Amino acid sequence: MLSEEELLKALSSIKDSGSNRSVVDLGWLDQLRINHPKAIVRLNLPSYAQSQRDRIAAEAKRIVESYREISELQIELSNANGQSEIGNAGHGQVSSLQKIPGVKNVIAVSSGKGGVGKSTVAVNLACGLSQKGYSVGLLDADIYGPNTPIMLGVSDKTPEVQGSGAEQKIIPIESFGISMVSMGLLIDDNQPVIWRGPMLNGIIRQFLYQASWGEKDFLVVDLPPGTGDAQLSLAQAVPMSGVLIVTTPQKVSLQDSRRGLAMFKQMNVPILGVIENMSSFIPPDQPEREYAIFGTGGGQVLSEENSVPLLAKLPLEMNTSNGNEEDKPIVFQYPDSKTAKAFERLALSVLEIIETNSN
Ligand SMILES: Nc1ncnc2c1ncn2[C@@H]1O[C@H](COP(=O)(O)OP(=O)(O)OP(=O)(O)O)[C@@H](O)[C@H]1O
Repeated sequence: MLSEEELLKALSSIKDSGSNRSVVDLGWLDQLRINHPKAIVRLNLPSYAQSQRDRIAAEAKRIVESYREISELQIELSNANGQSEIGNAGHGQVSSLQKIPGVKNVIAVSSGKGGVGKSTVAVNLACGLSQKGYSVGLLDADIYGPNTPIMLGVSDKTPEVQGSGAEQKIIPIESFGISMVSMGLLIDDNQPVIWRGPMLNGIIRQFLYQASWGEKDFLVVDLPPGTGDAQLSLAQAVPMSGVLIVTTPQKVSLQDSRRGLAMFKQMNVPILGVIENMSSFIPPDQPEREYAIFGTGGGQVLSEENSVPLLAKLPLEMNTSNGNEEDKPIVFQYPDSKTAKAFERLALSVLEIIETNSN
């Protein structure tokens, strides 16, 4: 079996064109890992060598691919600012992101801050797409607040696991026509959050590739808030149709949302658009009124700054929250409410953007 030492030796044949010295001797090879059948090569080139990045990446790719036992390669290149660029060395994809067999589109829902309504958006978008006749899966990777099982009324269910070892398959839970897998269904509620982080990368990959998703038009991924390992793991694993950034109207939360959005941009994941949640409050006894209790403009600013559409402004309605006893997403429970209508428009916009992007 190919060892990291052997691969290192082979990669040392790549030279800096200026000094004619090996990239390994120059310390430009930052990391090399083999996890059969996958190899990860991280290159950190100094600013004066940036013009050589495409050539060096291509040579590294050629060398790694000459080993037949390596079927998956991920090359990461740091730019002059030390920022990482994953899987894109200028000419086409170097990294081999791995598709999920049968799944046509992966859409992530992310936010800079917690509690802004990311899971609410993920669940209702999934339901909205399903209502339009598409087959939809929902992967809840939010280890800090895995709320989707409650929102879909399945918090008491445990997904079945079939087979053993590498052949093991998680059978998603079916609810409201959505196939879902959630951290919330697999972790012990009493387990401290700090222990969950290190499990994340492995679990996301397991959820992506070892769940029986079947044929799905869309897999909606509910990510934890922030710019952490989950975002990175997802973007490095699977090709994505894009990400939706959920924010609130307050300008004070913009900084977090900007950071979240910038991270995906840097990883070359298309930003489908921004969703402003809790845009206004609709009193239950005066459904015709709306109050901008959290201020206005956050979503608009974020969308304009990044030239991406503001896809929805969702009101704060009691019906949307889990206050309703039936644990039924609002698009099903109150299909005529303003929020449900806004989710329907959101689903249509997402469909349109993905259609346009794929042509
Ligand atoms: N537009 C809305 N109207 C009414 N309630 C809402 C709305 N959006 C979210 N909520 C409620 O606010 C709470 C937090 O929402 P949600 O769990 O979707 O946020 P999140 O960003 O996913 O949070 P976390 O960071 O914990 O994952 C939930 O109880 C949800 O029902």
